[in-house]
Amino acid sequence: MSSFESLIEYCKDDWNRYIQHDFVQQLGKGILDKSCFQHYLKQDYLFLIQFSRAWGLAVYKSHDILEIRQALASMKAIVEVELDLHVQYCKEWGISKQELDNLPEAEANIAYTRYMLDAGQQGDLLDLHIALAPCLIGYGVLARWIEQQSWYQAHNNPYQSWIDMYTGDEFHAAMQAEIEWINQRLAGIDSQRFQKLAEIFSKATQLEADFWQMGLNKSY
Ligand SMILES: Cc1ncc(CN)c(N)n1
Repeated sequence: MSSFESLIEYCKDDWNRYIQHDFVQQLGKGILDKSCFQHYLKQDYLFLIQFSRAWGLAVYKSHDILEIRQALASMKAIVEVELDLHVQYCKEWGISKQELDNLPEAEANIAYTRYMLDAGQQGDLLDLHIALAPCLIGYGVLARWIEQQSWYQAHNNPYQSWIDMYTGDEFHAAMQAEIEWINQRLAGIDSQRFQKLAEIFSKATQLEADFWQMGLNKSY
């Protein structure tokens, strides 16, 4: 029977490259170059805007009012809460709202977000969720992975509040709900369907790793 775990198993190396990326390790050690983190934060603002569009697409791809409500709630959470929190967080890192509003999108950001949207447009609601899964679930996994490492620097780590956000109960409750949503729908699929979904999942996972690399390279 297929499950979220089977998707990770399918692309274990890509998944580990994403979860254990150099950017993640440097962040956990507290030695990440501040300008790399700032570059990442700025691009993540643009990422979140595209991410909210993906939930808009999920509303459209929904089959019933329950699915519409769930997708709408996710979209509203980004548009009405998360983006404002992100702007506030960026301010703490010396990035103004004006700067965020005038940013060029980095190629790795365009590649990832447009891939997500295209996977959802071509496929159905499950394809879309699978394209979003590395984002919705991966950060919770990698933040808790950081905490388990011997090199983790919890004391005076400039990135501690970022780590706390993704190890926190709120993020993990949403993450568990998403894993359950996916597992319910993967339970009855055949191998051909699994293969297609696994390819989407592995591509989105690779694009997440590229997003970290973009942060390290400060590339556009
Ligand atoms: C690129 C990216 N991936 C994941 C997340 C966490 N939802 C994020 N904020 N940005």
